[in-house]
Amino acid sequence: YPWGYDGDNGPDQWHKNYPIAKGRHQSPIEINNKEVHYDRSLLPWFASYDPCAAKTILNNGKTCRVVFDDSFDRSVLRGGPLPGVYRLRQLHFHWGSSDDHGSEHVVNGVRYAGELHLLHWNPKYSNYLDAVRRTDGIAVLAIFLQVGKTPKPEMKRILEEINAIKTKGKEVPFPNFDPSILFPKSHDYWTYHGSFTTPPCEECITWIVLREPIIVSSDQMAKLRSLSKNAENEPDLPLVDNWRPTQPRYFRMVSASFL
Ligand SMILES: NS(=O)(=O)c1ccc(CCNC(=O)Nc2ccc(Cl)cc2)cc1
Ligand SMILES: [Zn+2]
Repeated sequence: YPWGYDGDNGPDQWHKNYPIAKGRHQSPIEINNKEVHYDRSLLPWFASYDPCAAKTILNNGKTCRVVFDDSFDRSVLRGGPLPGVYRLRQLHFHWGSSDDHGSEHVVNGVRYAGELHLLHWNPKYSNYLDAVRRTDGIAVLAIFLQVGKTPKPEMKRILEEINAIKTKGKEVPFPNFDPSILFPKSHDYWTYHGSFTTPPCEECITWIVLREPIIVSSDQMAKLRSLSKNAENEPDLPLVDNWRPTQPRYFRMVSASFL
């Protein structure tokens, strides 16, 4: 079923084809200091990524995604709230139509210009699709993109490829890339149980949301906004505002790894 971010197939309509979109553990959510619980038993998280696991970068009409070889424990995330290692499968972005919005999670009312998601799955399950059906199947590391004057040079590598994947369906090789070079200094994080922020909206995700954003330039955000959601031979539709509004938290606890 075609779903999107605007008009009659936007986020408010997703539940018609994906009823779980109205579930009790949906993402993203508002993270408010007043409702967060500091959990001193939370461990630090660690990423050990193999740069040779990076395969391609593509425009799927919904986001810009980099995919990794996840056929064995090659690039993994461990620690934090996770019971074991989780395999890196892909990373992608969400962004707005201008610098003042675009993130999916919102922190004390603050919207960032964008949000980077690194998706990992639990190899105790036979494959990714099996993991998607389990509450402890998936872990997403979320990093906010904040517009500033001194952008992170490491973002350049991804944004240089944007011209090659301008339209939906375009995919090009993206070898030798270790996404941990994009990480901010601090590993402080919030964690809670939630869902995919796009259909199928499965409630299988342990979210690890980093407190410290990475700095990107306004030009770099404009580069992301230069992507199109249409295929090559179709009228140009800018790929912007591919973020889901925040969902009710209901009775979920958001834990913080920091005081
Ligand atoms: N914004 S986010 O991080 O919450 C998020 C991450 C990943 C997805 C994609 C979920 N869907 C998916 O991966 N489908 C799939 C994959 C392979 C096969 Cl073989 C069949 C189906 C959606 C949202
Ligand atoms: Zn995402």
